[in-house]
Amino acid sequence: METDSVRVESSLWIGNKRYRAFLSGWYFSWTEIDERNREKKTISVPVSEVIGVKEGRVEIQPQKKVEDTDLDFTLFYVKRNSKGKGIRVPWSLGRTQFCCPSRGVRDQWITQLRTALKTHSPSRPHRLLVFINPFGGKKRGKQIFHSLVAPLFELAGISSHVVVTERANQARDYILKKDLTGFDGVICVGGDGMFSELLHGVIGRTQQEAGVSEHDPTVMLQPCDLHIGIIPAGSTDCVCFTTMGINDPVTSTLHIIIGDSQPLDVCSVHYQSTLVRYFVSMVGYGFYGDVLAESERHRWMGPLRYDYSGCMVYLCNRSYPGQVQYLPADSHISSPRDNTRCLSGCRVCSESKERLFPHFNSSSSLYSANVSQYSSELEGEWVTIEGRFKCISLTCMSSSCPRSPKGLSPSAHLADGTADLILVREANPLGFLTYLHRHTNTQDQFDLPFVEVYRVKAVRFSLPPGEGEEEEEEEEEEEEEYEGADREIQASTESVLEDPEKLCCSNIAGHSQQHLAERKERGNVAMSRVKRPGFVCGPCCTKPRSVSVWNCDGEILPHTEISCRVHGQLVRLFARGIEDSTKP
Ligand SMILES: Nc1ncnc2c1ncn2[C@@H]1O[C@H](COP(=O)(O)OP(=O)(O)OP(=O)(O)O)[C@@H](O)[C@H]1O
Repeated sequence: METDSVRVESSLWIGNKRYRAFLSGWYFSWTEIDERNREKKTISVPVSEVIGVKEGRVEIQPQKKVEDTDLDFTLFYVKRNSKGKGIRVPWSLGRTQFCCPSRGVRDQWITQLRTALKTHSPSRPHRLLVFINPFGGKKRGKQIFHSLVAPLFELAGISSHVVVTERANQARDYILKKDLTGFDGVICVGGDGMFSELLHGVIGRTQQEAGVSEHDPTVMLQPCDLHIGIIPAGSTDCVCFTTMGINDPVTSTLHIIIGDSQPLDVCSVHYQSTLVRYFVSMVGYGFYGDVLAESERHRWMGPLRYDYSGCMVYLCNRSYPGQVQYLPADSHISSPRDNTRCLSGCRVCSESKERLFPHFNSSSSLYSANVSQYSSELEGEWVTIEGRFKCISLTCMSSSCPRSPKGLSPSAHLADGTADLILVREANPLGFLTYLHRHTNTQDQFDLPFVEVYRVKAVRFSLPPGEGEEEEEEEEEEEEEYEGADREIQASTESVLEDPEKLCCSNIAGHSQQHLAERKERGNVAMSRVKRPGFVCGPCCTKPRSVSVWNCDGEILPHTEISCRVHGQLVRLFARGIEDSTKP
């Protein structure tokens, strides 16, 4: 749609080159004119991607510098860099200084560009509430915000109220309890754990205000208006990577400034009639639960604990019995094996918007119609699968990260109201290693005989009758054993850190191998006490366990028999999905 009110054209200069500049409708463009009045290359910037227009010659990087002259103005805008890792390129701040023939022309350009911004970019935030976790990732949250984010917010005229957290869950509690009038969005500077705090705060507050009970697993939750922004400053930043295609604080900040809006599906986890948690990335049982539980015992190792625990749990080669029930999604619309990717402007997600959960007003008839559709969906045809599983995972998005650029389920969608259920049945260790390894390369991780994947709307998990009992006593013993092992490894690691020379004579790996061998011996004795039929058990576990734990976006859930359901487009992020950099 063209807007006649915003239309300017004139000659402008950049350095000593003359340009014909043109502002019309949605675009501001400038074309170089040579000495013979011939047109050369044109640069075009969408008005929606203009960050700000300032009088004079202005620089903000590496530090702010303003040279106020009557004839100049500076345009700041989103610039797509040519080189980047992964399928998308990072954004940076583009800057062009224009010189006008007179002060009157300059003032006209500034006024019209600012009017165009207001007209064509009405959903930009003006005031933001920012939570910084000073301890997330490499503890650079405050530095990232003050050096990279705050100057851009200032340039764009966004004011922010900053809270540096002093404890876990402070951000969630703040959003649940404090007056948020005047804020257009909440921003976390941290990792997935911080994002989860904001997610719980925003959903919880919205339901409180709407009088909706989050504990009712059948209820249709109220979609949340308050946008969430993520400035990546954590260890993995999976939610940021999956919704942006890149973990880059400047790219995230520019998406926030221009008011991008990406709806996101959220999954709720219930235990009977109690809400346990929400997640957007993953809930995993078996391997993923065990790795998290194991890594919690080795927190002192820092980020290395995940690799260490992954190896240990892999060597244990455990599998677990269980019954999985799921409510299938419509397979005619999309499937986890259709080889597509959910990219910016995804057709599947945009078409599902109306079909699943339109933005509703509780008093409207549309709302009642959707509530009844939602309740009747729960009564649909549930499918039951029983067996022994190495892992069971449910993901609302592809859950990609720099280590696994395609993610857990490469064709999963961000906002289609579905999740992907991945069942990895009992397999030999080499087969399972192949499955894990395929997450890091381009091979299809679902093309293995022991792997199944389903696109679903809801999932229930239950243990076979009798399982889960008689575990506690055994696990207490095991706990003591693990803690002993932990103390030994910690002591030897600390001594090596103090004096790296010791590495030559005191190899930690060797030490732990020896320890594991001892444990295996003890384990063999323990195995004879176990009544259940055993299965191949690796060197580091003393006995088969029949119950694992659920890893929900990095938190261990306190319950095993859970039910999960997807709430289509429940929240909105300041993002636009992954831009396909292969497109012009
Ligand atoms: N001031 C604080 N002190 C202790 N814990 C905090 C504080 N602020 C936030 N937290 C908690 O720290 C946890 C981890 O933080 P965050 O997610 O930012 O970093 P991370 O764990 O390094 O990154 P990732 O989650 O991406 O792996 C969060 O669950 C959050 O609740």
